[in-house]
Amino acid sequence: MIEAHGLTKRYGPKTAVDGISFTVRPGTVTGFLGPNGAGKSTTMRMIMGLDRPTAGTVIVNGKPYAQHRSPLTEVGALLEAKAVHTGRSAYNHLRALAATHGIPTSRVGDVIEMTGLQAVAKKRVGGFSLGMGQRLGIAVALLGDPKTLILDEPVNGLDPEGVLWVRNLAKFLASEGRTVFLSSHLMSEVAQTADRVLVIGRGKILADASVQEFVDGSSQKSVKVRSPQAARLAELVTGDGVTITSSEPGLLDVAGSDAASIGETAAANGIVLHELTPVTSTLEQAYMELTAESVEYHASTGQEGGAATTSPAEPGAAPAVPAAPEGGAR
Ligand SMILES: Nc1ncnc2c1ncn2[C@@H]1O[C@H](COP(=O)(O)OP(=O)(O)OP(=O)(O)O)[C@@H](O)[C@H]1O
Repeated sequence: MIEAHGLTKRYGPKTAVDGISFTVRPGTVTGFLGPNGAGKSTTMRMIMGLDRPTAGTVIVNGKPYAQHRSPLTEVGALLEAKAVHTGRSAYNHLRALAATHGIPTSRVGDVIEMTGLQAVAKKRVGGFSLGMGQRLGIAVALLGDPKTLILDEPVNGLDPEGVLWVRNLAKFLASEGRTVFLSSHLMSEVAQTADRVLVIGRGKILADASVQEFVDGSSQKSVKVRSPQAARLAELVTGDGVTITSSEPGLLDVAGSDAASIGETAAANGIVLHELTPVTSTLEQAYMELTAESVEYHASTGQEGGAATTSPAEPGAAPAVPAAPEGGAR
């Protein structure tokens, strides 16, 4: 369990973390989300006692990290996968850590196996790929069989098999009753891994909810409509607050209306429907909506967040129903 109260970190005039309070509970995977520079790493570093809070407190499993007699058995962390003696083998690195923390050497073999590092365990860490380094960092985090895991961008650099492995590992560790707190910029990954999300923006908590509650709270709901008379239906449905996009002929993605009224409009006008499906937001959409105001570092491409192709219809204007560009918003 991680408990923060009024946690604050200032670097000179910059307030990186601004009086946040939250609890990360055991038995769940909690995703820690936020734009670049939001304060995620700073928060994780304060949890691990690597940065001193300017104000407030944070405790892990009941105590500040530094006060645990055997911290590696309480909290395992992957913060930066680089701080390793590059001349040492993975095995020797883990063995040295185990020795200095009173962890039996047999555990080294266990974590090497858990992280799939058997084939490279005797090789110099300096020659490791980003993904291998990341696996080694996770092996270090698991070494003390800790009750709480803090993983900063754990899937960074991993191949698809590695991403799947981290997802299953995080869920498994939580199912054993451990606290798993992980940051990621990959919303689809968080959606598949986390039970809860803690969203931070400009150092403040923007959301602390289950993934389901968070997604349900988004206003970005839409309805997928398939009809041989899609263009006609689009003209009838369009109006104030209704945005229609289309990624293929005969298919409409209608935001700002609901299935019942679209179905009624279709029936009243003798329009045949082949599909009428309410589509809930994705975690990514809910996240983009929530953090839009908090993004500190904007790219100037005009395509916020790289969202998929949309062609919002102007109220009153005939909606665009293009031929078949690449995939729609979901
Ligand atoms: N040692 C430091 N000195 C000065 N400013 C810092 C320091 N560490 C972090 N900051 C600033 O604090 C803010 C929060 O940074 P932090 O690294 O915690 O964000 P983050 O959410 O982890 O970002 P990212 O997603 O890019 O990793 C940023 O504005 C950053 O520039």
